[in-house]
Amino acid sequence: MEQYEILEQIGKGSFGSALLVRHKHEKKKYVLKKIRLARQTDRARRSAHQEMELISQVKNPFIVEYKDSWVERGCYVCIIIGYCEGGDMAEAIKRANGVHFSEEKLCKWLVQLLMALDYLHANHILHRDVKCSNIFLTKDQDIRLGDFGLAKMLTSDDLASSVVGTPSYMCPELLADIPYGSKSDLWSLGCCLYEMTAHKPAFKAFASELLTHPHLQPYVLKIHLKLNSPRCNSFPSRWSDSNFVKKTRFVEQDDILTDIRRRSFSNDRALNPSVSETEQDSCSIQREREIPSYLFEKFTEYSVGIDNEEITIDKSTATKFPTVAKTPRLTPAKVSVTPRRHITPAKISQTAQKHDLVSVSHTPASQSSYSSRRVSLPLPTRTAALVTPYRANVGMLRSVDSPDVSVNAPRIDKIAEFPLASSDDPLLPIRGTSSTSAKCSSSSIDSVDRSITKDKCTVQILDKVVTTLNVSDHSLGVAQDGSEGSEHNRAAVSTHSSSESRQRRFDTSSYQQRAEALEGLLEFSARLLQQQRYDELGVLLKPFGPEKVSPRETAIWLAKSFKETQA
Ligand SMILES: Nc1ncnc2c1ncn2[C@@H]1O[C@H](COP(=O)(O)OP(=O)(O)OP(=O)(O)O)[C@@H](O)[C@H]1O
Repeated sequence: MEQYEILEQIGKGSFGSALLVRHKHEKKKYVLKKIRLARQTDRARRSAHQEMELISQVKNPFIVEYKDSWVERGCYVCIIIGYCEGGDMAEAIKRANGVHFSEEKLCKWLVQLLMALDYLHANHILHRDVKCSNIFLTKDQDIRLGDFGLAKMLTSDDLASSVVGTPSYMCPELLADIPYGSKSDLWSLGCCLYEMTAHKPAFKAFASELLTHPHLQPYVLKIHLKLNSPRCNSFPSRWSDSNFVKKTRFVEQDDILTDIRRRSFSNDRALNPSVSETEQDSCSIQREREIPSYLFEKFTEYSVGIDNEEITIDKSTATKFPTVAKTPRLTPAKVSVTPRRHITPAKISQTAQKHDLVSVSHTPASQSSYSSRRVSLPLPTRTAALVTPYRANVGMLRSVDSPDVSVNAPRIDKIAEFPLASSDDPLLPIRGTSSTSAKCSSSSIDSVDRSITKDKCTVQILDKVVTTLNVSDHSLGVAQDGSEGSEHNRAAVSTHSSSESRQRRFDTSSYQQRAEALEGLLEFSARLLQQQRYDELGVLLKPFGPEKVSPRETAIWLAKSFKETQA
């Protein structure tokens, strides 16, 4: 330490202070990072030592230079690193005050950062906290990647699993607590590059806010129209008022598999016989590919009972959105809806209020009237971008509380908690215990039965998943009371399943069937992983049912029930 003179304190990090020092002989400035061990948690202490060890081994032109390190009086870790006169990138962005960096500069920085990461990864080091405030600049505006406090040395090609980092820059797998590798650093780098280019964080707002962006509104509307088109309509021709209200109600329950089940067991053909099998299937598949599942669900819920609709659009609005202008009728009047079924206006307005659905108006028709209806869509305008078809969905998304730190962290979990359907959904009574709900299930069996999607693979896999859940319920004793309800539930589940399983009643004492069920769950998870459908995977694996049973617990229950069966 005596070789250095302290010039000033330049910062205070979460683990200690950063001092600007000058090497007495070299006359060169360095930064002394002084981390007080006594005040740190064990983890922070480990982190300090780790930073010291790691950075001492690292040597790359685009990584902050390591000079020296020592432990002072047993209570400070001191690390001398190269001083970057340009400060950190977060400061540089602030200083730029909205004036964007040139493309040339950005590309140079990107390449330098990539080289830094490439070097680390080639040496089996994950940085794990790549963010703008850890990217430093020299006086020549060259990159120096720094702050190895959270870096991790991987001994082999293994994947890390502890959750560390800064939420806004964290990749989905980290946030979802799934093992991650070097790609996570690249994700963070992508976030940094976005921030360096746009001068705003890549993820700051809620994902739902993105969907209200004026630029996206024509596309939002287009999807909405497509979903409501008669060809792709999948809504029941008969639907009781209570069902309608139930479906449009904001239900504070998560039913994770309802989403999966709905898409694979969607009842298009049965519910809309005028559409051919092929059409139906292609519609379902198309929908599935085009929009995120949760949006599909939300749109569907809002569109319940709406088909053959006439959509009238304000001309002035339509001209602003070319895709909208293609719709058949343009009138200056506000759009209105004449629902086919009788819908109690009071209930509707209550629902609309709940979802911030501002300009929807439903005109009740006679109860069994099948006259054409006009759908009232809250159309987008530049001034009222939030009053869009999306608003209704967004309202729901908004109602999910989410910390301000990052959109990523809460989204993964919260998507799983979206009210995809009520837990007593007649199509798949996963946890139904009452005979009422069971009867409900039973009554819908017929229609469901005819609607198995053609995607056989999905059906088979889902069949196993459904069966797995049934096993879980069974081993938990949820549907084991032998009541009529339980019977109905089981019957319903088997009826939803493939024709094969419809003939084969699920035998809870069958070791093989249980194993198959678990295998099915794993297969399905793997498939989602392969297709990078992470959000759905998160939904599948994270909370298991309203009580939020973790996959681990589920696995334990399954294992236990295996044992019990064997004993
Ligand atoms: N090598 C360096 N050259 C120039 N400034 C630096 C250097 N290292 C750190 N700083 C500055 O010192 C301050 C403290 O940095 P430090 O890395 O200790 O903590 P932090 O990045 O602010 O927080 P955290 O510990 O949570 O990462 C920051 O303003 C940072 O820009």
